[in-house]
Amino acid sequence: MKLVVDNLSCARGRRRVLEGVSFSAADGESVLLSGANGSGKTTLLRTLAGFMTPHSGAARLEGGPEGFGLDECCHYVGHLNGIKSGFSVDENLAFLAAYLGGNGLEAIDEAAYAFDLEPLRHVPAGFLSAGQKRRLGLARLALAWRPVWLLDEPTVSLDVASQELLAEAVRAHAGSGGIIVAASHVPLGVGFSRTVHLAGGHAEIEEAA
Ligand SMILES: Nc1ncnc2c1ncn2[C@@H]1O[C@H](COP(=O)(O)OP(=O)(O)OP(=O)(O)O)[C@@H](O)[C@H]1O
Repeated sequence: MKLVVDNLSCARGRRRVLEGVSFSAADGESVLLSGANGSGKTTLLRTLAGFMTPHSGAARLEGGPEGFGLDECCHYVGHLNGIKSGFSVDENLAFLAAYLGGNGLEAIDEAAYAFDLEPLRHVPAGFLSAGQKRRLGLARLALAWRPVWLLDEPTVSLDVASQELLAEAVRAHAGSGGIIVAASHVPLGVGFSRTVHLAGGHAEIEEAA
C-alpha cells in the first residue's frame, strides 16, 4: 500500500496555496507536515481527505482496499471535533460508528476505552471540557479501520496523559501497516519517516536519518 501525492496544486479562494507538492508514504510510514501558520498544512490535509478539489495534480492510495477512493480510506481529524453537543458521548460514538461503518458495540467499547471516555459515556458532549471533546473527536480513529489517518494538530487541548493515549493509537496504527500524515507541533509517539516542509506554496522533503 502506498499513499502517493503527485504534483498537487491547491487554491483557496483565488489564491494558489500549494504548488506542485509531491511525496509518498508506504505501509507503516508516517509523514510530518511542517510550516509556518498559513503555509498550507490544513489545505493539504483537507485535499487528501477529499474535502477540497485540487487545482491540478492528484493524490491516490495504491494497493489499498479495492474499489475505494483515497477519501473513503481516510480518517480525518481536524480543528473541529465533529461531535453533536446534544448527544451523549455514547450517542456520539454510536452515530459515528454507524456513519463510518464501524464494527458495532464492540468498537464503541474499544473506542471509549482507548480514549478514556468510559467515565463520561452518559455525559452530553456539550458539557465536556475542551480536552474531553478532543478525545471524543479522536475516538473515531478506533471506531472503524481506515488505512490512512490525516491528523491536523491532533494534540490541541490534550493533557500529557491524553497525548500518550493518542500516541499509543498512532503507534498501533503504524505498527499494523497504517499510514499517518500529520501536522503537529508535538511528537505523536512515532518516528516520522519524512518531513514535508511547506513554505511559499512549495514543499521540501526531508527524509528521516
Ligand atoms: N476559505 C478560505 N478562503 C481563502 N483563503 C483561505 C481560506 N482558508 C484558508 N485560506 C488561506 O490559505 C492559506 C493556507 O491556510 P491553511 O489553513 O492551509 O494553513 P496552515 O498551514 O494549516 O496554517 P496554521 O498553521 O495556521 O493552521 C492561508 O494563507 C489562509 O489564509
